[in-house]
Amino acid sequence: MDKPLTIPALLAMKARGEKIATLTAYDAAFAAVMDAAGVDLILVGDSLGMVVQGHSGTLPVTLDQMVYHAACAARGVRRAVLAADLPFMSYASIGQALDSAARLVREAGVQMVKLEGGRKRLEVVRALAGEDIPVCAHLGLLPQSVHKLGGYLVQGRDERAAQTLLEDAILLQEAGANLLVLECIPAALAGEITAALSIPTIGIGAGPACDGQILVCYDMLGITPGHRPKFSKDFLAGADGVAGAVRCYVAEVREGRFPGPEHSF
Ligand SMILES: Nc1nc(=O)c2c([nH]1)NC[C@@H]1CN(c3ccc(C(=O)N[C@@H](CCC(=O)O)C(=O)O)cc3)CN21
Ligand SMILES: CC(C)C(=O)C(=O)O
Ligand SMILES: [Mg+2]
Repeated sequence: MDKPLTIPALLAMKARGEKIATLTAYDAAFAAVMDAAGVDLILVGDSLGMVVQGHSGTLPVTLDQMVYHAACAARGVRRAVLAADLPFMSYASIGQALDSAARLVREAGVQMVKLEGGRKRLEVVRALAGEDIPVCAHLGLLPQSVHKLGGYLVQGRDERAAQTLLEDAILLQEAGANLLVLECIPAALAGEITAALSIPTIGIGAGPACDGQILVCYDMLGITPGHRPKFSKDFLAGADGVAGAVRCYVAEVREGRFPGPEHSF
C-alpha cells in the first residue's frame, strides 16, 4: 500500500518532472479502481451533469448533488488526492464560495475544490486560500460559461486571448491557487503557461506539455453517450477490463505518450 498522496506531493511532482495522472470519478467503485491503478488525483467533476444525469451541459448540477457524489467517491479513495468542482453559481460571492467549499470539505471530505474562471475569481481564490482550502483553478474552455462562449469551443486561439489566458494563470497562482486545469487550448499556449507557473497544470485537450492530464472517466472507457470530444481516447479498446484500461491511461500519461498530436489543438 503506497502512502497517501498530498497536495504538496503533487507540487513536488512538477518540480521532479513527473506527470500527474488524473481522472474524474463520481462514485466509490470507480474511485477505488482508479486509486488502485495509480491515478494521482481524482476529480468529482460537474461533468456528472452530462455523463451521469444526461443533461446537455453542466449548469443543472447543484451543490447538494456535488456533495453527494463527492462523499460517495471519497469512500473509494485511499492514496489519491480528491478534489471536487464547485458547481455553477455556488461561488458567486466570497461568502457563498466559502460556504460551498466548506460543505465539500466537511460533508464529503475532499482535499481541494475547483472553480472556473480567471481574473474575475481572484478574490474568491484568495478567500479560500486564506482559509487554507486548497484551490484548483480552471482556464480555457469553461463549461459553466457555455452560453457566453457560444459552445464547447477551443479557446485562446488568437494572440490577444492567448495573452489574457497567460496573465490569468499567473494572477491565479499569485492569488493562491495550488493547481490549474487547462481545457481545450492550443498545445503551444498550454506549454507556455506551464513553463511560466510554479504550480502544476493539468490539461484536457491542451496538449502534452502540461504537468498532468485529465479525462472524463466515461470518455476514456468509450461509454460516453453521444459525441466524445476529439481530445479523449478510448483506453478500454484493447485493454483487458476497466482496471487495465485505467492502468494503461496512467502509464501513457506518465510516459508522455498520451495525449498525442491527434488529441491536441
Ligand atoms: N463526456 C464529457 N467529456 C468532457 O470532456 C467534458 C464533459 N463531458 N462535460 C463537461 C466538459 C465539457 N467538455 C467538452 C465538451 C465537448 C467538447 C467538444 O466537442 N469539442 C470539440 C472541439 C470544438 C472546436 O474545435 O472548437 C471537439 O470536437 O472535441 C469539448 C469539451 C469537457 N468536459
Ligand atoms: C473535465 C474536468 C476538468 C471537469 O471540470 C469536469 O469533469 O467537470
Ligand atoms: Mg467541471
